[in-house]
Amino acid sequence: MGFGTGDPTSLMQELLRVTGGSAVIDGGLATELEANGANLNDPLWSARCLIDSPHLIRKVHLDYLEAGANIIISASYQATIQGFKSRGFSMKKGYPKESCDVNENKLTSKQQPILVAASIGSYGAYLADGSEYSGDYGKAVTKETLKDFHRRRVEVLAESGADLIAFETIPNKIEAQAYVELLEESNLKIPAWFSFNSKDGVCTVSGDPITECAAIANSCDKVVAVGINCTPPRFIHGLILLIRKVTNKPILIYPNSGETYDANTKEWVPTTGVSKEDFVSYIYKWHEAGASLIGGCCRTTPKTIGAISKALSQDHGAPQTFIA
Ligand SMILES: C[S+](C)CC[C@H](N)C(=O)O
Ligand SMILES: N[C@@H](CCS)C(=O)O
Ligand SMILES: [Zn+2]
Repeated sequence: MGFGTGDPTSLMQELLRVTGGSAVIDGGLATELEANGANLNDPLWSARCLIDSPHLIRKVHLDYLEAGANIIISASYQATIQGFKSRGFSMKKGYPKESCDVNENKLTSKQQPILVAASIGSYGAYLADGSEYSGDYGKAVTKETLKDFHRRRVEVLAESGADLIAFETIPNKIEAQAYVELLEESNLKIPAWFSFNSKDGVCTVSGDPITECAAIANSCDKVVAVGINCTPPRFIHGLILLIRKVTNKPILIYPNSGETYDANTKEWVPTTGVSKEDFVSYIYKWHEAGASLIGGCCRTTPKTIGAISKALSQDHGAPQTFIA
């Protein structure tokens, strides 16, 4: 968006050059939509708002931009062709009535570099049963199943005007491999990031070592950043160090609040949350360990992102590597 060489593979380096070495990702979208009144008790989860409340999506994106985000992630996490077809939508082309032109608002005057990342949630997210927190799809789901599931959706989002694809909350190695093969086999004009989730600080939620998963992402030239999202903050530091062993690509992290999601009730168990202050106190350590793109996932808010933005703007310690 107004910067860069035009070479998709250098997009993240260009952003980091312009921002001085670290950039801010937005915070939880779905949970902030809920905080603004959306009902996400729905198989489409946050993608339901694309149908019935696009004005809330616009509001939350703008709240994160105002808080200092350099990268905003679209509401397409659980927007799948299969999911929308089951709601009676057809493949006929159409566009939402509301659009969100960031050039119209006051952010332009702040010269805040902004990228739009088109979210792709996992097959487990589509199942809407919390499977993206287990990564256990059963033997019947093969790599080819996953490629067939995601193929057209990736193409559509790559043509949407977004700057990059955000493969998010990737729970296992097989889905990472499927994404890499889709990227290698297609001729997409935009790059991608890969972001895994973990519940032990060593492996993805399925039990696949994070080093093996990150190495798969690293093997693909179209991947411009690798990291972790929707994972409790206490695991993030160790995960950054493990990922750094297998890649020199920029590392991204956007942890959740540390609370636990109950897939049956679609509610968060609030007892173990990390306060805004606790979360933000980790940021210097994460940046020093090598993370250059930092934000928040579920149950983080524009306040969290404002605090991250402030912390990074005051932190002059460079991460170990990132700018070629
Ligand atoms: C990252 S989890 C909180 C996503 C929600 C899940 N796919 C669901 O539909 O309940
Ligand atoms: N970008 C998504 C990730 C869910 S894990 C969201 O913030 O709702
Ligand atoms: Zn999340």
